[in-house]
Amino acid sequence: MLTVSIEHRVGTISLDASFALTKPWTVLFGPSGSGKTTVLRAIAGFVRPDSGSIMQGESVLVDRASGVFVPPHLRPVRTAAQTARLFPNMTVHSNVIYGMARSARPEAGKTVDEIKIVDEIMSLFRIQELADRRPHQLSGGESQRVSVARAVVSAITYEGAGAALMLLDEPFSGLDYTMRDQLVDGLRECLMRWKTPVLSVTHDVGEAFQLGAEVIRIAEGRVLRQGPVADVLAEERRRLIEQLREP
Ligand SMILES: Nc1ncnc2c1ncn2[C@@H]1O[C@H](COP(=O)(O)OP(=O)(O)OP(=O)(O)O)[C@@H](O)[C@H]1O
Repeated sequence: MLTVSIEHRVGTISLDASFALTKPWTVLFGPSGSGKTTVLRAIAGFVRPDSGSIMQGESVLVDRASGVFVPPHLRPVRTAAQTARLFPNMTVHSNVIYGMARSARPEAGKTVDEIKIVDEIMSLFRIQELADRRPHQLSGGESQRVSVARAVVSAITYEGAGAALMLLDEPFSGLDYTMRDQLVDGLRECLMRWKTPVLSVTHDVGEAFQLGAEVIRIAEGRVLRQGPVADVLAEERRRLIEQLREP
């Protein structure tokens, strides 16, 4: 599992985050600007922390003291960023297939299982009907679903030793509640079945509870608390229920 202990100055925030991922799905929860995306980018290798280390099991991904810095493409990590990044000249289907490990792609002679993976993920994200469209023909929410679907395919077909860690930065933020509800449950079931651990980012209390995940609560660049969602976000849930009550 992943162990993070980093310090990094970004904008007006002094990030000072230490935690270990011990559960299959962990949620990084905190207000806007608290440093959640920066933590994910440091784990993925797109941010070089000022000091500290990031370990995946026994492997050192970053250690500023000894100068180790594994580049992003060599890390056992797959990311779906906050904003969709799709290849504009490729169809939705080709974009999703692009996420597959190289040896699993069609040109390498795809097997029934691999076709099934793409079909299953496209069906989960409800993007089969969009398969032949190109990114400029998609809505914002549809683009986001395609982008997350590609990252999920990439994570579950990861061909290194062990499983890849899936990093999801607000993967459900552009979706309506009905779609989000179905997707949260389906995605959790799928990633657990493929034994793919997840660190996702949210500032949505309902989403954290629905995932039933371990929660790391972060504010102003610091980890305030880590534990089961019912413990860490009990106060937020109480406030949310009060807000929803009839006046
Ligand atoms: N490249 C950058 N240059 C300058 N400041 C930055 C940069 N990236 C992030 N910041 C600042 O660092 C702080 C943390 O940003 P970060 O994106 O990690 O927050 P976040 O918790 O993910 O926020 P949100 O929930 O709004 O996405 C913010 O104040 C942001 O404005």
